Amino acid sequence: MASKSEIAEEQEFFDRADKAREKSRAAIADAAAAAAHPAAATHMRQFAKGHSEALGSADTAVAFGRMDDDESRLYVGRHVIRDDEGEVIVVSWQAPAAERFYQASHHEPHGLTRKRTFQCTGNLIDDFTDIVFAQMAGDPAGPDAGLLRELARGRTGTMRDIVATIQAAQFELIRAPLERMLVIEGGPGTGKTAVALHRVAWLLFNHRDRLRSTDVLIVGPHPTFTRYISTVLPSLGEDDVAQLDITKLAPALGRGRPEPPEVGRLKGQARMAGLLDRALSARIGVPEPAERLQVDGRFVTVPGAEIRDVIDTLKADGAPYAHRRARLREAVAQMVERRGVNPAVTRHTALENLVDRLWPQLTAPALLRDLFSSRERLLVAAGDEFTASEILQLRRRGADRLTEEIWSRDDLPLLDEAEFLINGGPQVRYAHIVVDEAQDLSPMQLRSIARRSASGSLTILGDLAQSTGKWARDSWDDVTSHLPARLPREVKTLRYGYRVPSQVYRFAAGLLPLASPATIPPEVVRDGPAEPAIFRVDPAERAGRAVAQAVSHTNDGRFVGIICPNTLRTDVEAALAANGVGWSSADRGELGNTINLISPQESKGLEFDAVVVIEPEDIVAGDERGHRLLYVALTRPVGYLDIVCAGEPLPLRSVDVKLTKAEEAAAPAPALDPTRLAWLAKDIGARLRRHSPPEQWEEVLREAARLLTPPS
Ligand SMILES: Nc1ncnc2c1ncn2[C@@H]1O[C@H](COP(=O)(O)OP(=O)(O)OP(=O)(O)O)[C@@H](O)[C@H]1O
Repeated sequence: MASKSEIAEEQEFFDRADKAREKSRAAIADAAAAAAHPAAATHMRQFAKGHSEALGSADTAVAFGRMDDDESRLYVGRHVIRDDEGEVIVVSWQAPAAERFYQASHHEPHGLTRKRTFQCTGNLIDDFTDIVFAQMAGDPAGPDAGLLRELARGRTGTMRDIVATIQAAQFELIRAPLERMLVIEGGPGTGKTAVALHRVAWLLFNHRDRLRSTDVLIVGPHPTFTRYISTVLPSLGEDDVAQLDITKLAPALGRGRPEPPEVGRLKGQARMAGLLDRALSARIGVPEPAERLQVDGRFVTVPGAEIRDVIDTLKADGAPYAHRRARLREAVAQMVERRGVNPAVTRHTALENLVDRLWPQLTAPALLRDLFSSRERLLVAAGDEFTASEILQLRRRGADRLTEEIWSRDDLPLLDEAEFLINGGPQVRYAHIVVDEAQDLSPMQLRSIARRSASGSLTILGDLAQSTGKWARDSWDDVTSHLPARLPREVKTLRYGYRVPSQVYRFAAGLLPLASPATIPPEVVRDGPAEPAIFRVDPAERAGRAVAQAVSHTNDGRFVGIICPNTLRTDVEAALAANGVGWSSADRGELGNTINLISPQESKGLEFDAVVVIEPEDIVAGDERGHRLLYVALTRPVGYLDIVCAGEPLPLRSVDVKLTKAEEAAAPAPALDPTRLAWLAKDIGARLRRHSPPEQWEEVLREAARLLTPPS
């Protein structure tokens, strides 16, 4: 704890900076009020609003950090503040002048002697923590006290910004060049989402000449997640960035159709794009040898061959279907006009009917409904790229009216693809797109994202060890190959785990050999308050015990998630009701301040102070990569993990590793590529440095080698 006199000295600066900030705000407001005429006043008011927002809210601290070198000290805040002379007294965290605040480490202090991080209530300093580089130069250190204090704060239903405690490795990714397809991978809670959101704010600040907030899109896996992260960018002064869950990239139509997993998997494949394209082409008709039109009481005959020539040319053209249709109508109208008929024929029903027969007007839902409900259409569109049984899987009865059709989640990217083929678009394209939990997206979903990218500048976030569902991945190539390859691609790994306490992570990591053997676990930066608690109960008591655990956590003021497999959801809802416990359904996009009930799938990306995981065996059974799904569920706690189960708390029977024991012994060890080798060596080195003095290294390594050698 800093001394009272030190805090008072810093508070003096904070008060002075606050006065300067409010003076600037008043000056901006005065300028707006002084505008000569109404139009100028409106313009000035908007200008003043923007500039006042850029100063930050009056009740936030003017700064969160200070950095000192041998000659000067500089305060770092969310927004720049100038004094009466126009001198900068607080630099914005995004400005180049603030870079050293994030880059400095004991290993490489970047010329700094001290880095100070403030804890404030409003603009009042409660305390500060210091890292003094000069005293410890060259000595590797663990996470700083300011970071640990921040990580220990209770969570709520909304994510917080981390601007005061961004770590050096995270900062490098935040400021990575815009012209990249940057893949950020890392274990649960390594800060991928936090880094990407700060990267957006940083890019907007540093590329403001060519990147506006409306040019950026953030795509999340589900609505609860989007809501959970939605306050971070506004808190960094960016209100206009589009944040959508992946299902919002398709037209707003009736949703909720259940889909068997094998059909969903088929519909997600990239070859579905070819199927839709061929289905659309197959709707284009063949003219009669002579097409007769009755226009204003006169018959006109146009030779079919003449129309066919136009159709053949248009068929080979890559323009959207509807645009080509308009060109056909235009061409046929000219043919009729050339035969002496009034030019107004372009709007005539006879012409409209002919064009509609040859090149029907279509919408995306109509194309899909007509295709899926007709075996003949499916056969034609399938060509030789789909088997008979796949065609059967795609076939379904359409609703009598198009407006009554209910679409599945897997139909959505197909509707988007169809919309693209028919009308072109999408209308809005983005200069930068962030894709979170990208490891689970189907090729068709990735195509939807690719279509919205104006330049190929993307930040892709994910963790292959958390990849589950129909599109569970083992390589980033399977994801990035469906995205635009216009810019250089880089895969960067975040190594330190900030969310999950060591006791909880050690438990969850027991799943990794089954869930994702190639994964190098993150290095967890802190211990938690308790070991995971395991409650083995009879099935009949399971739901009640889970609710009791959740209630006891809320009584201690914790933000709680109950992660429950679908098989037990009804039981848990009944137990909540029977005990009169209020709760929020995170699966419906709600995250309440107390108890949240959520499926393992939808818990991705979220976190809670305390998590109650119900029946791990059922969670494992609920997904083809069930061990990964359980790994996701177990890594949601910031503090406490309770497991309530009748079966195994950590099911380690293999369902997705097919090797038998004998094959396992015979299987060659996976090849170590040089990057992985270097990474492993660095990782072991870092752990060794942190936990033991150099004179013990040899002994530790000898003991480690002994432990790793299988008994002969
Ligand atoms: N530098 C930091 N300072 C303070 N908090 C941090 C920092 N980095 C990460 N955190 C916190 O750690 C938690 C996990 O971060 P985040 O959700 O971004 O991780 P993630 O890698 O996206 O996790 P997951 O893979 O589970 O989705 C969040 O509460 C985040 O605010």
